[in-house]
Amino acid sequence: MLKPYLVVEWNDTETDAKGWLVVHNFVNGYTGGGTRMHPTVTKEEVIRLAEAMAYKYVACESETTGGCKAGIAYDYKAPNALAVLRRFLIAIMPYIDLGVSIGSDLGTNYEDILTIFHEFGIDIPMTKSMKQDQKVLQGIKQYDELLTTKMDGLLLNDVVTGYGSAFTADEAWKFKQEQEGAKVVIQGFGSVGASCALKMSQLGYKVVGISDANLLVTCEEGLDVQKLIAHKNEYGEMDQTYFESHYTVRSNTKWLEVDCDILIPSALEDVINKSNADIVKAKLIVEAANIPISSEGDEMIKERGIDIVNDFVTNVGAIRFYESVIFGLIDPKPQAVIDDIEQLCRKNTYHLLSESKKQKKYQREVAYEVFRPAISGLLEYAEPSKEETSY
Ligand SMILES: NC(=O)c1ccc[n+]([C@@H]2O[C@H](COP(=O)([O-])OP(=O)(O)OC[C@H]3O[C@@H](n4cnc5c(N)ncnc54)[C@H](O)[C@@H]3O)[C@@H](O)[C@H]2O)c1
Repeated sequence: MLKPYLVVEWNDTETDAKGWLVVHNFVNGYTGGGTRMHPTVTKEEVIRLAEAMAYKYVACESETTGGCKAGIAYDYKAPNALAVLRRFLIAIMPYIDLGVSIGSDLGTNYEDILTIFHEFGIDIPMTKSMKQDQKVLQGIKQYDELLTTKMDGLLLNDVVTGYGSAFTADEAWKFKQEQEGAKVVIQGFGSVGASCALKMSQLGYKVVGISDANLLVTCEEGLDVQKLIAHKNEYGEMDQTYFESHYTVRSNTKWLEVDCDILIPSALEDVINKSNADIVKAKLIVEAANIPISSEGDEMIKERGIDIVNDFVTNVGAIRFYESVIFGLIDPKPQAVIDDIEQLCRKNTYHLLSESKKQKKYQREVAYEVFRPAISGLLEYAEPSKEETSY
């Protein structure tokens, strides 16, 4: 693993929260990634996530952005979680103002982050040259407008990654030439998990199990995803009172025991590991979450011959949405955003799986070769002014 370019550590003054900003690389002085908040976040995890972002921008065909990530070790449900997020963002604001584009991730939401940026006169973080580029400024305006639009009753920004992950799963399943109407289990029912479940059911798959932070719900005939979404809370938790009487509710730790063909982890890191990789029943794992399989778990999955499509190939939706609109690659309309993501996810998945078949190599190893970031640039900085050089 390459060393990260920049690691900034933060200690909150008011609570025991700790946070990190990690920049893996810059491209043209610019880098992008989300902000995660969860009690289990560590510096090492943020470093791994930042690296995955760098690969993800390559998979996203970006020529403008490197990969970074921010993480805060704190309870995202605590009453003061937003105040903690605000203090963290203030601490790293100088980097944000120079081209470190931080968005949302597990445990945070984008509107909160943008509201805090606005307080400090920042819209979307930009480099100096982006701030002077009329096309980029126009793209940002269009992106801001699209953020408030909806698709299938959900905010566009909350479906782009989940829908992309579902298109990836569909492409991979078809590549394997398996039967239609396959059974799917999804861990997580937040932005990614819920929209992925919805698109999978729209594509004709049977979503037989979904877990959230509190429970696992299963139904062999398939869950009514639309209804579960209608009653989930802001933390991506399902409301049991709306479950059908034939649904079964169990502990969320049992999610790998559910009989299924496709497994889509869409929540936390390292959830498939050496303690449970031997009980995975699926023939295909599609990593909608970032780094959901630990390195030991990955060895076991590889040995067992289970196919995977790894995180930076699967979950490019949100960053492709950002890149395609801000840098003017597509017509800025909601359906065009989704069509573009579908096309990219299907293309990358097909390429990954056919290369893996051809080279007789595990998909993750092929992905690290095919989407390797080649650029490691610097922060863009202003030339010193005459006044600055005259003393
Ligand atoms: N939001 C995006 O656009 C995006 C983009 C790329 C990657 N990702 C990755 O996808 C994953 C999910 O992100 P998100 O934005 O949907 O987060 P979110 O905060 O919206 O939702 C998280 C979900 O995980 C569930 N969860 C928490 N602990 C759990 C447990 N022990 N078992 C089962 N479920 C549990 C929560 O209840 C919630 O449903 C993360 O790994 C994130 O890095 C997100």
